[in-house]
Amino acid sequence: MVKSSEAALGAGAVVGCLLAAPSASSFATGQQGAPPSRLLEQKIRLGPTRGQSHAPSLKQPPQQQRPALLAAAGAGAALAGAAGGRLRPAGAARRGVIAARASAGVLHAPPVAAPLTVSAAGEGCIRLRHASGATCDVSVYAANVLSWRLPDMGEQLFMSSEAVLGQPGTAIRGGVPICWPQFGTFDEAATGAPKLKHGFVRQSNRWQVSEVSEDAVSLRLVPDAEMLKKWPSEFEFIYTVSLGAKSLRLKMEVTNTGPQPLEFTGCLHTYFRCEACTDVAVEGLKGETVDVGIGDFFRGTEVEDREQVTFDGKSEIQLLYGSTADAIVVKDGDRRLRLTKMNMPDWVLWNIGDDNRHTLPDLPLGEQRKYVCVEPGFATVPQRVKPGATWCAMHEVEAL
Ligand SMILES: O=P(O)(O)OC[C@H]1O[C@@H](O)[C@H](O)[C@@H](O)[C@@H]1O
Repeated sequence: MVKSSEAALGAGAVVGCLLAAPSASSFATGQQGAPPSRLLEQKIRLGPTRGQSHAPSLKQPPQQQRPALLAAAGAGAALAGAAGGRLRPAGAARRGVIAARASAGVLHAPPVAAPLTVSAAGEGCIRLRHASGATCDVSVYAANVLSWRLPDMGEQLFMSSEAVLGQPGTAIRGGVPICWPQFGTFDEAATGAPKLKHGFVRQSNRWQVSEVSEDAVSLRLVPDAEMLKKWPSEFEFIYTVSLGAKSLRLKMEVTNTGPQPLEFTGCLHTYFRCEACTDVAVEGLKGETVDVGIGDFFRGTEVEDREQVTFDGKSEIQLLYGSTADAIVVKDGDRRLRLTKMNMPDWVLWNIGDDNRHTLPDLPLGEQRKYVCVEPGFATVPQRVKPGATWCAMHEVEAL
């Protein structure tokens, strides 16, 4: 019997986010993108409307517009601009979709030059900017973070050069896909799971922009009839991406708007860019309970005994650590990323490896070594939300 974590203190309760977040203090010191409460004065309300199929575009003075993102007609073109800094005409799109053609794992976003204002919010992509020069691109389709660039360290996220962006029903191979309301093939872990690998929000075109400022954006998803067929649960999902000087914060808030308890599993499936996955090590997992190889449920029969967990590049690495501590460090040469999570019990490590790369048609040969996925998850303990209550979880990546 799997225990569920109950996020229900009564109608309207917000669980988790009211607790001190790992970097809550960095907001006060100006190190971090403004939290939504501080966005109130700066924000541009775009007024999400149920049934509206596209995020509305922001009207900006021409000098602030970034042609590669804003002049593009349609989500796919804007997405291509975000991911690769290049646009392809509609005729060049495969199956009406534009594949990002970034070179192996490195995204070529345009240089940061524009004034510090809301700098890009087209139909398909939002570009966030921080005064430090950091940028982040967020696809409205799937609410997928596509790119996170730091002035001194460059691109931090991996995007497959064969990723398909903006095609409903297709998940994006890279950035930060949101796996929800089901983790992997955990078909039975939560009551009423949709039995869809990694859920459906990572491949939905129903997300809408609800708030945006220069360094933060909130996207909102409510189910349409099609989603309700897959998973008959009423909910409102707000996903907020905030950019700091050296950090990226991701917050999920799910409100149960239906009459029945809501139960789900999931994760934020972050792909980190690297030159060679064999050079990457993850610290902070020693002593944690782990499944080596991820199945349909958590067995939790082994204990991690390594100080540094590594990726051999050849074999697929699939590790699910259950009910863990909240901070780990990803090391890649001199680069250090500190990952923290709140109200998510698990960490997941994944790299497809040479042996199984062929099973991923959207990952070209060689690129399997250019990423590691290190993911905060809520798989081993399904999350439970009472009617009217809100579940909240947060993840932050900070460059050290
Ligand atoms: O190919 P997908 O559906 O995006 O999933 C990616 C990977 O996600 C990982 O979390 C799973 O452990 C792998 O089994 C899976 O292959």
